[in-house]
Amino acid sequence: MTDQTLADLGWTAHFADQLSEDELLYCHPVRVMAVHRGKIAVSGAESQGFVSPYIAGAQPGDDHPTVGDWLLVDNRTQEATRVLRRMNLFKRRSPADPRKDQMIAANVDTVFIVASCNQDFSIARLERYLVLAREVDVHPVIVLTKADLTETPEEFAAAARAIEPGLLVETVDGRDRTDVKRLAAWCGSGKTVAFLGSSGVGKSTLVNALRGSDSIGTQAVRAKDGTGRHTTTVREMHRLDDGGWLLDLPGMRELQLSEAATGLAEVFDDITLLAQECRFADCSHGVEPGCAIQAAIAAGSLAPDRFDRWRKLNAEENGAASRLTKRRTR
Ligand SMILES: Nc1nc2c(ncn2[C@@H]2O[C@H](COP(=O)(O)OP(=O)(O)OP(=O)(O)O)[C@@H](O)[C@H]2O)c(=O)[nH]1
Ligand SMILES: [Zn+2]
Repeated sequence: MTDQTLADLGWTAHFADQLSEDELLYCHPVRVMAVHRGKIAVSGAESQGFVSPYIAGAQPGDDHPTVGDWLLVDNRTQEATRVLRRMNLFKRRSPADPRKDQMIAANVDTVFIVASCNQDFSIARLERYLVLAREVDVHPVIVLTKADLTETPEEFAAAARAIEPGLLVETVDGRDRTDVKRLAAWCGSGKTVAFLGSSGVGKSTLVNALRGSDSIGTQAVRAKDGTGRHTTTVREMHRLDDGGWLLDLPGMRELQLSEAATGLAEVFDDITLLAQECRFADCSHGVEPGCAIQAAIAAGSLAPDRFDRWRKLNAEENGAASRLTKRRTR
């Protein structure tokens, strides 16, 4: 087989550049297609099968594999030797132990942030998801579904585009496969995508339009499983019709803005910049003299509702951060 197969799986220079000369000789890269209890399904250029999630010699702080990861596997022992440095990682607070993070998915090229063109449409909600995307450092594309239910889908699109300069926004009828083809550019060979969005906005509908009846990767892996039944899969990659890969983000719906300060500063960079101009470094942007934010609102260059939304998200982020500090010092 050729390098093309690795490229199909999402292999890029970002990963290739991490291999030492020894590793080039004695190891081969594989991508984590699914994480099962006690074993990991992987695909590589010449292989498809399972490896153990336990990496010999790994230190407590080391990365352990999650779905979407690239692993190096020793050609002789067929055991994973390390996790390659990720492009990005979706994680959340573990529901079982809030002091721990739970890894959800790694190495996502594009996250589709889905909202619908109806009364559920909310700029505040889009901003929350955008903050998360910026924090994780994954490229966001806004997908506005149910365009068929409104006379004015362009008004929804314009409102979304106004959040950030250059933000990509597509409007679709998610049930129409030709319409959904507008997302094909992000779903081609070697590309990995994920979806974020509230319940009922049409994520499953979009996913079904982008996927064939079953995932090729999963079928191959299951065939090797030998048991003939579907094993309980925690997380897996699904093949898209256009050649790319879909990663589920279960548990990301109830998104918490913990430690998302970077993402917040990026999505609201206009406010971040203004705050640096305030006379007092600890300005609360209320009634203090010399507040650049209040001045911008008075001058009409900053919308007061945008400021309100930033303030709410900021309070949430600070609250989460201080709860975490308390927990750590206890
Ligand atoms: N008219 C119209 N209906 C849509 C569109 N997209 C989804 N729907 C309908 O909206 C409902 C919810 O769609 P889902 O795809 O289940 O939404 P979801 O985001 O996956 O919801 P959860 O599974 O709860 O997270 C279904 O009845 C869909 O048929 C669309 O573009 N136009
Ligand atoms: Zn201020």
